[in-house]
Amino acid sequence: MAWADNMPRIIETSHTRSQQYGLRRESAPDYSPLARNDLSLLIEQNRLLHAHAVPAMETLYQQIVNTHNMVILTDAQGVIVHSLGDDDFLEKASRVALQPGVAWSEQSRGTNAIGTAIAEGTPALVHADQHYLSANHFLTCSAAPIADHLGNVIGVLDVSGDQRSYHKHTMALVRMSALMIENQLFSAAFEDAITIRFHARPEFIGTLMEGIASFSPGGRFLAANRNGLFQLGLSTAALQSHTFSSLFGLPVSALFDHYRTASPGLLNLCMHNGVSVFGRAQLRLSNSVFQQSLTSDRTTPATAPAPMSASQAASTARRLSGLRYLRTGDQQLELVIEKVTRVLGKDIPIMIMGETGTGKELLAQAIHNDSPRAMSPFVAVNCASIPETLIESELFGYEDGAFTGARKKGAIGKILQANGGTLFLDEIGDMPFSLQARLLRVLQERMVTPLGSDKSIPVNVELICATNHNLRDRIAKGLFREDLYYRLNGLVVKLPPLRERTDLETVVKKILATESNNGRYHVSAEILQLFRQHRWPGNFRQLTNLLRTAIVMAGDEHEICLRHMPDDFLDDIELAATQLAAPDPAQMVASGANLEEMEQSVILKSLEAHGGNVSATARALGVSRNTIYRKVPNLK
Ligand SMILES: Nc1ncnc2c1ncn2[C@@H]1O[C@H](COP(=O)(O)OP(=O)(O)OP(=O)(O)O)[C@@H](O)[C@H]1O
Repeated sequence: MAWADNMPRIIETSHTRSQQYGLRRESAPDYSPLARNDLSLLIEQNRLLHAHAVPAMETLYQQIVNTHNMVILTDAQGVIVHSLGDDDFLEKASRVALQPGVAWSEQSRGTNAIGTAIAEGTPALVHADQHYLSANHFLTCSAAPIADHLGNVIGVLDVSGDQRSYHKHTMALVRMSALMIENQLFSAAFEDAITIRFHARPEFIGTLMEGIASFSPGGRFLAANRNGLFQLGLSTAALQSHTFSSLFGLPVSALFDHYRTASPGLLNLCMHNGVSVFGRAQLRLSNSVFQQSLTSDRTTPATAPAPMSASQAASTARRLSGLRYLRTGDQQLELVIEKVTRVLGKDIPIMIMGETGTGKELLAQAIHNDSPRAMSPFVAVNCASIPETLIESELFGYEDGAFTGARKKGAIGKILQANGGTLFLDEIGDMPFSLQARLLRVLQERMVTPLGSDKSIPVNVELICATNHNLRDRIAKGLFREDLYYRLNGLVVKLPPLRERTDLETVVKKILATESNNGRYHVSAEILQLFRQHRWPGNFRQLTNLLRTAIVMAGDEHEICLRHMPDDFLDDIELAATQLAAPDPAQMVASGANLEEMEQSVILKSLEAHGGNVSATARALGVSRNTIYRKVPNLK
């Protein structure tokens, strides 16, 4: 039976169109390709499509190799941009027909898979005598359009071969490959957005079947891929008035909360049409985009989710951002960023040193966010805050009934939770000595054995550690294993304390902008001067908290000045001023100072040593707090 005897509707309508274009079935087609310059221009105009399609074309070709077929990519008008494969099935004269620069629109070739897929906006299989021109009856062609995130056809993927090589699975392979290209183009278009991948069946997330939808940081709908539109049951145009919350029944802040937990699982979502789906979100937002959302998205209509509180938004912005968020002009920090950037994705453990609050965890998260593992979990464990008795099960997990009190079903430890991603061990210097050998074994063998189990599970984690101890001192005191130390310190970087940073003014501006939800506040010159002189023992944590309070105090005033500062900060400043004025006791003896003055000087020195803490100073000097206040009256 000739295929043309049983023509599907789209072939029939295409034949009618071909007639209307004035084409004659027996005419000899002109296959002359574009001139070299025009072809270069065509490739340049379709650069993005070309870049994302070529790897998928190569994979597709691997599956049909030796079947006398060619894989072809065209632009939106059906002009071939790239082709690869076996052209040995073609007559010499026809060989040029499937080369870059040749047009395969219906207007020029009549019914053919590429042209018909474009005309109909759907995949098209055109076999043998279904081609309008007799000259093309030797071909069998399966083509699928490739659409951009707005649903516009931007190209066609096609497999063409000798009609005797027809295989019923070819069309499915072409459709899947086109979908793969569309998904890649989609991901590239929405790098700085909230992107959610969803499907009613959890095992389909991460496959070609998943729906993908992107939202602005404030939750406004941006776009969805083909499967996303299908699952949501709405067109791109209809989705324009939607938000994350109107489509998935959750405010966008709940999404951020979910990913704030150390090891978030899949999201359970209920779509606007009542269908339950599982989802995984990617929250890669540059700070600038995030800032924009804080201002512009608040103007979205009633369906928009409730805006996050300023501090919630600020902490989310920091958490989700990469290394560029940390760049504020300090030279020491630039060097740190330069070094860690070099080892990204290289499986080199990173050790971050620095005083408390200098941003060690933030740096670790930023390293992870910029690494090839960004889509996988970032799991942080603070070795100092977990009781020694629990840290082993917390890290390694345990089997059912491994010990009394264990949850019935056992638990997966943090190391396995981080599998495929990054494990951040904060305060590694406080890891109990007995566990250090176990950790070392995991790192060397890349296997974890949960408590109470005899099975080892392979694990692949990128390791980042942080400490504010001098680990060499701890090794010397027998508190830290030297072998573990050498295993951990692939790249050692030190975060500068705030008092050494040269970008304090920018840092203050940045914190004010993120903490206040807008750029309204600034600090007075006097405050900035005080900030520059302050020691900042709590570093960023202290400065952030201080500015957060000052913003509340300033209210409608835009300039933050002395009267908006919390009392403890003012006390610290006063104390520092008194200390500056306090002479050295040895000099005092030489200069004939009296006992009272010398006492006062000793107390001030001790206060300085104890960070201004009066109780600790009193304890150290063996006197009561009252005595301290009595002897240094201007402390009150
Ligand atoms: N560069 C920065 N810009 C703005 N805020 C920052 C910056 N670095 C750190 N912070 C903020 O300071 C606080 C402390 O940061 P982080 O927890 O990363 O410090 P850390 O060195 O790990 O502290 P610790 O040693 O106490 O665990 C956090 O609220 C963080 O968001």
